[in-house]
Amino acid sequence: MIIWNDILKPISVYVNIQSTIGSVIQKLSDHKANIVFIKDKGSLVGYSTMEILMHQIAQKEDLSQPISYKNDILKVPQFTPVEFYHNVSLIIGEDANGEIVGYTTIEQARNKISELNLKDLNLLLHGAGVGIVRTNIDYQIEYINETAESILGLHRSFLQFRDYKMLLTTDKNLDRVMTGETLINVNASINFKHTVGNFYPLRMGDKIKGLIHIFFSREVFEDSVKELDFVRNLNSDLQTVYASSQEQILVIDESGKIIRVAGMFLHDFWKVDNPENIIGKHISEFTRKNIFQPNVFELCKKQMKKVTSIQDSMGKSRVWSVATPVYHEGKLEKVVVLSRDITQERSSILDQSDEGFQPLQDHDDLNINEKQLVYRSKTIERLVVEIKRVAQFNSTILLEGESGVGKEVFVHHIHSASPRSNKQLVRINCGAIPENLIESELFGYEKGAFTGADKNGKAGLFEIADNSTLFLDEIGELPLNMQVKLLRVLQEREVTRIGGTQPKPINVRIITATNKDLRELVNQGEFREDLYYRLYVIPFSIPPLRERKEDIFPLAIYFLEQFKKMYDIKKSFTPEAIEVLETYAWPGNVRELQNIVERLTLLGEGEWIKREHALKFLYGEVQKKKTQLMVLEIMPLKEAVEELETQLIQRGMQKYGTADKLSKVLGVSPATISRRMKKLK
Ligand SMILES: Nc1ncnc2c1ncn2[C@@H]1O[C@H](COP(=O)(O)OP(=O)(O)OP(=O)(O)O)[C@@H](O)[C@H]1O
Repeated sequence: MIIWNDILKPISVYVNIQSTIGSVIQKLSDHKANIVFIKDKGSLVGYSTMEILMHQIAQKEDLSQPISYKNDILKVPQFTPVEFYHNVSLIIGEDANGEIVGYTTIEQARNKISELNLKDLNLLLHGAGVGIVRTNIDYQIEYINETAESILGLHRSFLQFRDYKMLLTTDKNLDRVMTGETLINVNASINFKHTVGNFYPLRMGDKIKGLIHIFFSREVFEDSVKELDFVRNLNSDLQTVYASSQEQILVIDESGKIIRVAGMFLHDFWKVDNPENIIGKHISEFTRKNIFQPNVFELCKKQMKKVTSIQDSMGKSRVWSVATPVYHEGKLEKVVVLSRDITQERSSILDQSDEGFQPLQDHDDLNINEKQLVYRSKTIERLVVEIKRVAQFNSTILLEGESGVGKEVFVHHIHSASPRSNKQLVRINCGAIPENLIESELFGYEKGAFTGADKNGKAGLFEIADNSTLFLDEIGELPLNMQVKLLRVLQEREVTRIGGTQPKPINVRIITATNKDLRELVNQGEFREDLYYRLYVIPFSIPPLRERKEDIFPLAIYFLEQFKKMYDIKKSFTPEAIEVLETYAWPGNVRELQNIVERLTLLGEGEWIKREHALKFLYGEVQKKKTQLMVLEIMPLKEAVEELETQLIQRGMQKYGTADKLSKVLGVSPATISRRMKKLK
């Protein structure tokens, strides 16, 4: 607030009411003043100015005549706020005792106030890079702020009182401003500096007293516009991404209020039709109705870290959610919850890009027949892309990877994505078939080829797989003599049945898989090098589960959904249980995970699979086994390991009865068990 005292000036010249014009003019010029105050009997009665006196002389050229004066004066207390009054040209300020302390003309007061306001504005805009120039009605620069100086590259002392209209180059007519128009977004330049800004008329009362130019440097302005454009584009890109997202993105502020929803809106979950019905509401409104359970927002807030959970809505709709806390300057600002619907699909975490794959035709003895490929990791995503590409060709593929990583699942995908998918994929496990049967299995035999042979003869798997894909699993287990025969078939692309003489041309795509280091087997002389190179045409290595931990969660959910359906059971993971699964090393890979989830589904108490259950199943049993299985003397490590493995398998067989069941518990393939059993016998 501006008070009169801020703008009052001291009175320098007083004269008596009887003074002549000549003496007053002399006095004014002595004091270099323009205004004189008139007193009568000691009291102030009016004022006169050089202009008034000149006017008086022009009427009558007599310097001895008494001066004429004006009395449109208002006396105001010096510390009261500035206000303007009609019919008053001059203000006299008085102190508390009624003594005169100064004066101001109304015009000076208005100028001063506009200057003070501009200074305030300048302070306000300081740092915002806004230049301000004010001129009077003749375009003379009266005020210029520091930013304007720096934008224009000219010092205030140079600019002050110069003709702004002359200095500026612009295609707009500034005279329009002096008639009351505002000019917006005007390009103008001075001193080769380009600006963009607005011109406003400077109004005082009902008169226009000049103009105000408020501007930016065009360079900076254009950069900001570009930046703005960038942000705008980014925003629209993000909106598109959100809109096409398969996930719902929920932003909850630290108090629990839902502030934003983007992506796919899960209306079945919220039991409302559109996001507007949940925005602005407190999350507890929903949890009270058993929607959004468990409350991942609260869990995330409490644990101060990312929380993953399957959430229920009134026991019907189900989503899996990841809640991530967002901190600002060390304080929780909001929680972002990404959710996906898993109510309908067995698992909506399944490979979404899989449309190209056909339904699978061959099943083996696994509980779960469909060979869905579940993943979330970038590693597998890339692998899937490559695999789809090579699936189109007939080239031989070798899949390497530890036991249980999912090599067979990949084989099914390759076959399904290949032009051969309309025919059945044929599979043989080279490690599970007794040596003497492999040859007839692979190549078939003619009638009467050997005792016990089918009297009609039998087609081998190569013949059955004609125009299709033959999957040779555990290729590292193929006996050496069979390796030679396989090599010949691969080279000549024809098979001759045992006991037959007529070779048959075959068109088979070969895919092999191994959990052994084939190169090492070649070095040890257990695998033929020539066959190795025949098979090692397009190799893919499937990484172990511990190297792609992002896949653990979707796989666990996928298996849980499968087993729940299979056993008609209600079960959910708590976030803590998932965490335990995610931190385990999974030596038996996906197969082990599948087995553990089955056991957790069937054996844990209650509806929730809790952390304790997961810990017990993953670590507790191992501890127990450790105390029970033992070697009684010091022996070479390899032998000790074999001894323990033998004990384990023996005990396992006593408990589970079949190699198939035991393989699931031990997290190895049934072939591994069969092999060990053979050896034991
Ligand atoms: N990405 C996956 N998505 C869904 N299920 C999977 C995945 N990977 C593996 N599985 C399942 O895990 C189990 C083991 O996989 P699979 O038999 O393909 O492994 P493998 O690498 O061929 O093992 P082995 O070398 O012992 O033969 C199977 O039941 C399979 O369906």
